[in-house]
Amino acid sequence: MQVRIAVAYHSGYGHTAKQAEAVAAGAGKVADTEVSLVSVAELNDELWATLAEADAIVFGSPTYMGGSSAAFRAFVEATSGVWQQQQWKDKIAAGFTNSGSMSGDKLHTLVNMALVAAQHGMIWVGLSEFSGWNSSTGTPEDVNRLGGWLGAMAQSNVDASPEEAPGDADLRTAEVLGRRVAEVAHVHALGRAAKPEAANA
Ligand SMILES: Cc1cc2nc3c(=O)[nH]c(=O)nc-3n(C[C@H](O)[C@H](O)[C@H](O)COP(=O)(O)O)c2cc1C
Repeated sequence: MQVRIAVAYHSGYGHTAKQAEAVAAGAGKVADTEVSLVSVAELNDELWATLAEADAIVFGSPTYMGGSSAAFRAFVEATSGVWQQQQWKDKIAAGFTNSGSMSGDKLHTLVNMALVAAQHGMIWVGLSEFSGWNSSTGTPEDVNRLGGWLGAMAQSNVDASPEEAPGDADLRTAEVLGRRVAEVAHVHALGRAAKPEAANA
């Protein structure tokens, strides 16, 4: 069974775009998975059609001033039409964010994404990796080095180019999230096919 994953992201300066590419790469590693990487900077018909067809949507935004970027927020507000039609109900959802500081209040951005997904009746998938870099044997190269579970977190030094940051560990963390979303989307699609009455409950 073919499953479609859409990675819907905004990136002001290109760093979160690298994280989005890593999420898409991870999802693409799961067999029978079609992945679309879509910027929400432009709210056009093609974007809405891609998201309508997706089995799972992974939301991505940089953290700006303790929350998502204004462009991502504009996209979120524009989903109220989709919400009215309940178009995204029962789709799988997940999220990722990137910011300059180690914490940088990234969690708030992810919490808001999860809340938006809940409003849409979507099914949120977090990260299942243990947190890395939190013991004497841990290193900054560990997957999930920033220790978040609601979604994938990444950190980019504010004077680093998108070629330099986010670093490899955070990109691998993003890849793990993409892969997990695709795997869950497959399980969900198979379950719906086997028990269609449950899908309409
Ligand atoms: C307007 C603005 C607000 C920012 N606010 C935060 C913040 O709250 N926390 C933080 O850690 N970094 C903050 N940063 C740094 C960005 O999150 C960081 O540079 C990130 O890599 C930008 O991602 P992008 O290249 O995808 O836009 C901010 C940057 C800008 C431009």
